Parts: sequence; structure tokens; C-alpha cells
Amino acid sequence: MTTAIRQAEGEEALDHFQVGSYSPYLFFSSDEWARFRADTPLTLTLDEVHRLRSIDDPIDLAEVRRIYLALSRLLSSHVESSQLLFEQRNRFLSTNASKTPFIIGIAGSVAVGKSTTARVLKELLARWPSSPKVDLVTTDGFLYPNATLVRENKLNRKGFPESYDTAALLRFLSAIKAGQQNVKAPRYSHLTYDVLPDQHTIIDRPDILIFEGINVLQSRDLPRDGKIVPMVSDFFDFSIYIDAEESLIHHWYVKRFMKLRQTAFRDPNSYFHRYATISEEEALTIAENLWAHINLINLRDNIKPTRPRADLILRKGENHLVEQVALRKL
Ligand SMILES: Nc1ncnc2c1ncn2[C@@H]1O[C@H](COP(=O)(O)OP(=O)(O)O)[C@@H](O)[C@H]1O
Ligand SMILES: CC(C)(COP(=O)(O)O)[C@@H](O)C(=O)NCCC(=O)O
Repeated sequence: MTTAIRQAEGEEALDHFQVGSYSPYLFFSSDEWARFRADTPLTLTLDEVHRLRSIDDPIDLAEVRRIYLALSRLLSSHVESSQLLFEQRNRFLSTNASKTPFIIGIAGSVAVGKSTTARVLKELLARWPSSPKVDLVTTDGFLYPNATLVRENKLNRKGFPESYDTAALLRFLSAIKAGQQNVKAPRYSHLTYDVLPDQHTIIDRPDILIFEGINVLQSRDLPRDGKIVPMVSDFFDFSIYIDAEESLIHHWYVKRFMKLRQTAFRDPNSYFHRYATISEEEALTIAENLWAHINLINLRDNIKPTRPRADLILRKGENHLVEQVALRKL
């Protein structure tokens, strides 16, 4: 499907984000964007990219060169400037505080490819000449356990704002930003479709933390009782939204589900094991239902409305390749 046809079908293009004649974004085609990589070296091999990509994501070295090297260079400027600003403020305030992690948020729909972007960025950033310590945390570990979701009749709201322990999310980010040592991030298993009880990843004062999840750009409700509650993105120094037209993400979700039947679902420990043995037609119906009744609704109601809050939007086209980049003006 060409971009022109998709637009004719009513999907808004990124350059429609405007307030009157002002748009808060600068827009680039992927080829225009690629030029901003300048002399940034390619530090990943094809084998490494293959290891980092998720099932069904065709990202290759050409895509890393086209999109991710410029992004790595841009992030390097942001991290450097934040370090400089921090030092200037230390002088201004006559303090001697230590710099705390630079946090990058990555948002977007289920099945849009956030994990691949996050893992590729993590590796590229860690290979900067300054060798920063880069950690990656996904928000699924902060979901309530299935037992709680079942008890509260919310299992079919998995991924919706109410399915996350928001207080734990905010406590985690605030500990990271406070520069605390050995902060615990809870873990989730896509195999068991549940949080892993008592399993944590320890995050120990990284230079950069990538925080990835469908709802990380969500805004809070209006304050009640005059009490202002922070939101996850208050802790971000830079945010990225991975975008694509709904019909493409739908296609990617169903295709991935059908592929997982041949791989992950075959494992008897997989929550979805029963879907590995049913007929192709029945499996398609299940995937379509999961998409239509959970993930599409969440995309429309909770995820897509956060897109205009991102510093950078990567708009993917067919084959998961980025076609357009929108960068928020300073
Ligand atoms: N049911 C599943 N079984 C195994 N892996 C899964 C399952 N669902 C998703 N995944 C994997 O989990 C990761 C996160 O998926 P998702 O939350 O849809 O975000 P995204 O596709 O944007 O990375 C991906 O690497 C995906 O391949
Ligand atoms: C676990 C997820 C909510 C993603 O969580 P995230 O890491 O983005 O916080 C998602 O992959 C999911 O399982 N959604 C529920 C509907 C479904 O099974 O597709």
C-alpha cells in the first residue's frame, strides 16, 4: 500500500500535526534524515543486528545506517548538552551534585517494534567513544500480576493504564533520577504472560537509561484535592514515539501471532500453548480478537493520543522500515 493510498484512506500523515500555521515539529523523509548521521561510524555488525531484532522485524544494516546512526548522533548531542547544563547549574548554585542518568522514553503500540528500536539504540549508545553505561528497562514488569488482573476483572485490559502499578513505576524512576544504587526493576515473561514473581533486574546508576513501553508518554489525570502527581514522562530527558498506520500494525500483530505459533507457543510453558495446536483459521480468529478488542482500543484511546508529546516520532511504513521522521523544534 503506498503512502498516498494510505492517506486517501483517512489516516493522518505526521505533517498534519499543526496548531494553525505552526507545527511544533520539523519533518524529514528517511533519506533526508539519513544525511544527519554525518561521520558517525557504524559500530554494529549484521550478526549483531540480527540478534537484536524481534521476530518478524526485517531491520538490517542499511536501516541502522539510514535511521539509527543519525538518531545516535542526535542523542549524543542531547546527552552532552545535558551534562554541560548540569555542570553550569552546579556552578550557579554552588553545589557539587553528581549527574544522574539521562532517561530516554520509547512509546508506541503493541507490535510496532519498540523492543527492536530500544535494543539497537542501547548497543549504539554504549559504543560511543565515551563508553557510557546504558541500561534498558521495559514497563511490562510493572504490570499487575495476572492473579490481580483476573480478580479485578481486568485481564482483557492488559496494557491499559489501569493494568500498571503506576505508583511502583514512579517510585522506580524517581529512585533512578535520585541517583540511587542498585534499583530493582521487576521483570515480565512473554512466555508465561505474567510478571515474574520475585525476579528483578538491578539497575545501578547507568549513564543512560532507556525506558520502553506502550504507555510511557501518558499524561496524568487533572490533579485532585490540589495534589499534583508526577507522570512517567516527567522523568524523561528525551522521548521517542514509534508510529505506523493502524492497518499496518494490525497486520504485523496478526502475522507475529501466527509466527509465534510455530515458535514460542510450542513451548508447553507458554500461556498461549493451546493456540499452537488449534487450526490456522481458529488461531487467526483469536489473533484478530486480541487485536480488535484489546490492542487496537488501547492504541486509539491511550497510546496514539500521546504521540504529539514525543520529542521524536519515527513513522514506519510497510516492512517496518522508517519512512518519515518528525523532530520537535526546540
Ligand atoms: N506472546 C508472545 N510470546 C513471545 N514473545 C512475545 C509475545 N508477544 C510479544 N512478544 C515479544 O515481546 C516483545 C515486545 O512486544 P510488544 O509489547 O508487542 O512490543 P513491540 O513489538 O513494539 O516491541 C517483542 O520482542 C515480541 O516479539
Ligand atoms: C505486555 C504488553 C501489555 C506490553 O507491555 P509494555 O512492555 O509495553 O508495558 C503487551 O505485549 C500485551 O501482552 N498486551 C495484551 C494483549 C495481547 O496479548 O496482545
